[in-house]
Amino acid sequence: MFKGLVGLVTGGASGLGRATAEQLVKQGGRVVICDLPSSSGQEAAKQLGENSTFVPIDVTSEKDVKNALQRTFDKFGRLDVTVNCAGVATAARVYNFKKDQPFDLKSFQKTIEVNLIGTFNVIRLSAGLIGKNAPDADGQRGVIINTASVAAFDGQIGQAAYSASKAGVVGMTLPIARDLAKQGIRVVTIAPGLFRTPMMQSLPEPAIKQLEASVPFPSRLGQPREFALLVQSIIQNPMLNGETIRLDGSLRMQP
Ligand SMILES: NC(=O)C1=CN([C@@H]2O[C@H](COP(=O)(O)OP(=O)(O)OC[C@H]3O[C@@H](n4cnc5c(N)ncnc54)[C@H](O)[C@@H]3O)[C@@H](O)[C@H]2O)C=CC1
Ligand SMILES: C[C@]12CC(=O)[C@H]3[C@@H](CCC4=CC(=O)CC[C@@]43C)[C@@H]1CC[C@@H]2C(=O)C=O
Repeated sequence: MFKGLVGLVTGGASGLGRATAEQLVKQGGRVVICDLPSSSGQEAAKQLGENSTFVPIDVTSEKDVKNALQRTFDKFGRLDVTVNCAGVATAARVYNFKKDQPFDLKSFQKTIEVNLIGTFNVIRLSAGLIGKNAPDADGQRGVIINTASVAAFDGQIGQAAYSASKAGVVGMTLPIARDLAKQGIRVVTIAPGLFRTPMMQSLPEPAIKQLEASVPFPSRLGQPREFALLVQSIIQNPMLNGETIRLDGSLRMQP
């Protein structure tokens, strides 16, 4: 289905990104897994075989992302799809009255830096390489897919930084899609609800059970593969552009 397609997946060593990389290769594509040097990206790429390679990057670094794009071009000769999955989750109230302590500003900045600025950094640099593709019969050169969160809309207690970072991703989706429309590059964002990944696994199982019960249907955590299936649909459907799609089993998170 994706024969000849080349994808770059940030956060591709783990969770939603890893499932996406697996799905792209399963469908006949080739994929560059980008993740932190400390991640298990090398192992993930090895598992996927010759149609995959790992490039260690920090998404907030211009130098790292430029290098990853150069490596993509050198190895596979093009880039069709960028999927931004790299992200971090932080949790703290804006003011801790028990400790008489405000939210740590560095932690707020780091969350915005990785989730919002890192995503933008990868988008802006990927657009240059995708834009070099010859347009298909429909005028399309490629697709950029981002990962926000339902926390962009229903942020919970303790999620000021995380929600702000993800709302930023939602907010820039339409203007970037408009910026890149003339080049035939689509931009779509997925806002996942609750998915069973290492990020989620840091929560104790009883808390996970409680979260699962809050999802109307299906009343469980999403599987990373279900995220990857939406990535696949977005790639396949040329009318999807400039939109954020919730993937959440109709979950609306409580305060
Ligand atoms: N798991 C869930 O329920 C949900 C996850 N999300 C979002 O989905 C995305 C993927 O999350 P998961 O797969 O669950 O988490 P995960 O923790 O399994 O994967 C995130 C990956 O991002 C990488 N990463 C972190 N900072 C990075 C940086 N500066 N540069 C490069 N790579 C970096 C990590 O090394 C890790 O491999 C994140 O953006 C997260 O905020 C959104 C809603 C729900
Ligand atoms: C990010 C998300 C919501 C959260 O804030 C939690 C996170 C899993 C790890 C966490 C442990 C904690 O003790 C505090 C909360 C949190 C940071 C959750 C994974 C997916 C959630 C999300 O994005 C929902 O949309």
